[in-house]
Amino acid sequence: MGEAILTVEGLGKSFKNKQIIKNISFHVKKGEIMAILGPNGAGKSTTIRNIMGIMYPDEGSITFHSSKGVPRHKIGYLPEERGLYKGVKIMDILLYFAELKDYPLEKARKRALEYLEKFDLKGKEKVTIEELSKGMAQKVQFISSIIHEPELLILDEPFSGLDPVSQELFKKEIKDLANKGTAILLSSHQMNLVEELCDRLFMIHQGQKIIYGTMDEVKKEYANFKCTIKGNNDPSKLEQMAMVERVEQDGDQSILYLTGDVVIPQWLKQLPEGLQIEELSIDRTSLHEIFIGIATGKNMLTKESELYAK
Ligand SMILES: Nc1ncnc2c1ncn2[C@@H]1O[C@H](COP(=O)(O)OP(=O)(O)OP(=O)(O)O)[C@@H](O)[C@H]1O
Repeated sequence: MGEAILTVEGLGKSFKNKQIIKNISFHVKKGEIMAILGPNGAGKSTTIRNIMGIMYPDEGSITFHSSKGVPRHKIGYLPEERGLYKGVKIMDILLYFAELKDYPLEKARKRALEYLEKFDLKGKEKVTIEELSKGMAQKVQFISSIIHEPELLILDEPFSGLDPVSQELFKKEIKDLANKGTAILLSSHQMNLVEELCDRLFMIHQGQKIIYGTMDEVKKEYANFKCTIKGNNDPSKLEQMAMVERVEQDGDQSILYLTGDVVIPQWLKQLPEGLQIEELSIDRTSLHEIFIGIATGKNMLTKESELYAK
């Protein structure tokens, strides 16, 4: 993975004397997919809108580093508020976006046809946006954000409203773009997709940084072990076992959330006799569970750690 394409340093923004984001610093590197995460209202879109120059920060700096000296208007951007020009044919919309970015029109037309085919919209060039479904329109908007081969691509909630097949299409395309060297900043609430796609993540809570690091670092640091046991066991007894923080019951399956300091081989040796085990598995908690833990302030972040990515 390459050098930084975007650096955000000490970003702060207030609305009507209320601080919305505070001291936000991160960078996005060439060829990486970086996630910006956080609960509703955390400040993700505000951060992105400051990067895009839709609003200006009160504090901090935003720097674009590019071999080609790419100005801000050439960034690929899929905004959270979707919207394309009504009554205009899809090909004309895509060519208009390419023109805005000073991209050669013949090249853009070729790319547009390729992408429409890739996204199952072949033959829809002359159709207008209101004749498309919401998901189809989102595909067109996604194509409009990448038609000009941007070095930096910012995607605010790219998966919202997509069916699973379209989600896979978007996921594959985002991965391919990163493999070709595009730096990608992506905000999403779908933690499973973030976990599969992203190299690093930055999590905001109440306008401030909570976690910043590679996916592996974050999982190692924040994802405790959980043990899933299938069998007919009494959850209140399981709760009394050593190193068990809490137990969740799902039918005949008990999920034992273990404390951060558990040593798994030792813990397995001391399982009580009489425990009914039809199946047993040990995993780390998912990014989804880490996120819920942080957002609800339940059992996460025992130490104030900062995982600065290399
Ligand atoms: N133009 C504005 N004027 C006043 N307050 C604003 C404005 N834009 C955003 N806010 C407030 O800033 C906070 C952060 O909003 P933002 O849209 O950045 O959150 P988000 O993390 O993107 O949330 P979501 O996941 O719901 O999209 C919210 O409390 C919101 O009400």
